Amino acid sequence: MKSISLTQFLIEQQREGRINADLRLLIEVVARACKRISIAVGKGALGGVLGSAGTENVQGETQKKLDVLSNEILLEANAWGGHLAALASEEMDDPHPIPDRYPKGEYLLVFDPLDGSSNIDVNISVGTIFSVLRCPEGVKEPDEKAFLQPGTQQVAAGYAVYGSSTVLVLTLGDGVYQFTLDREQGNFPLTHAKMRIPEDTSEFAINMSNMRHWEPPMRRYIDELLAGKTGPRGRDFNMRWVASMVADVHRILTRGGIFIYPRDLKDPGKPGKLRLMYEANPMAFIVEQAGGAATTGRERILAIAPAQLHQRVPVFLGSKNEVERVTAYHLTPADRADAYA
Ligand SMILES: O=P(O)(O)OC[C@H]1O[C@](O)(COP(=O)(O)O)[C@@H](O)[C@@H]1O
Ligand SMILES: [Mg+2]
Ligand SMILES: [Mg+2]
Repeated sequence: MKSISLTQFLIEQQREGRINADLRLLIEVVARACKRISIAVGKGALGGVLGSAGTENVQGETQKKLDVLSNEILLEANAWGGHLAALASEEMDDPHPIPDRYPKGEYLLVFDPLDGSSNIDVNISVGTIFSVLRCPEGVKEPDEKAFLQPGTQQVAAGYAVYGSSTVLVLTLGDGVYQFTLDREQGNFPLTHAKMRIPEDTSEFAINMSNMRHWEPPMRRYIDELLAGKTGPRGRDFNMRWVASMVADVHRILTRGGIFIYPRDLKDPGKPGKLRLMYEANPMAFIVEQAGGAATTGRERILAIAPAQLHQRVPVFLGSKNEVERVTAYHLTPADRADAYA
């Protein structure tokens, strides 16, 4: 593979007419912000970034110092470039307009600044997830409504994983590309082009401690995987759960697998744990672009018309044949509640 940097890759994409100058700048700015977050994560206890910030976000979750810092880094980096109309973040109650003193652009940026917060203090991979939408035509001051577009409208999505190496994975709607941070040079060379998720897998990722709260189709699916060679699937399955969605999805993009955070009855008010706009949509776009599938167990994630910025959804994504199987279990009437009563 030709070794080009993220900057060169984006220039090529612009020359070929896939993106305009503003979208190129937007991705460059997000990548620079991710580099800064990566440096902060890498300092760990020496950088004073571990621990709680002593505040809560709109969803009632305790914010870590790194959640707050990452949010600030992304806001500050993107505010003045002229490429955005507004931003929205998992860590902010409402959309953040671009201040009047700065020029405005046509894009909306949505992000989960620090994904995997529970792993920050224990030195396990965390990341950043982002999604780019167009500001609806004629909207001068974008409010929440401007952001409520189905995932099919995303013009770009990506994530960074701050792990043993820092990687940036990106789709512009024409395949999935991975760039790896060269810490000496400070740039992101392209390391994987047109990534593909194998259609079949023997590896699943789920938080098993919630099993008693699952719906019957979910329990049937996981029971069958756990039965391994002795069950209807006729082969053994392996389990992995990092508890940072970025890291779990990155493993699946690299070697296949299925990631599930289903609807559960622990808190009937919540239809799932993961956020549609900040987590499910960008990851679903990436996974579909790599030949995988992404559903809520009942419908395609990217087809959902969002009702709220901070909406939660169940997530099933990864190797196509497994996602289709577990989705079919949810859609088969015989497998509903009474099948497990
Ligand atoms: O604590 P659990 O149930 O294992 O949940 C882990 C999931 O929660 C998340 O951490 C939520 O993300 P945030 O850290 O951005 O809140 C996902 O990354 C991960 O898949
Ligand atoms: Mg998250
Ligand atoms: Mg987060």
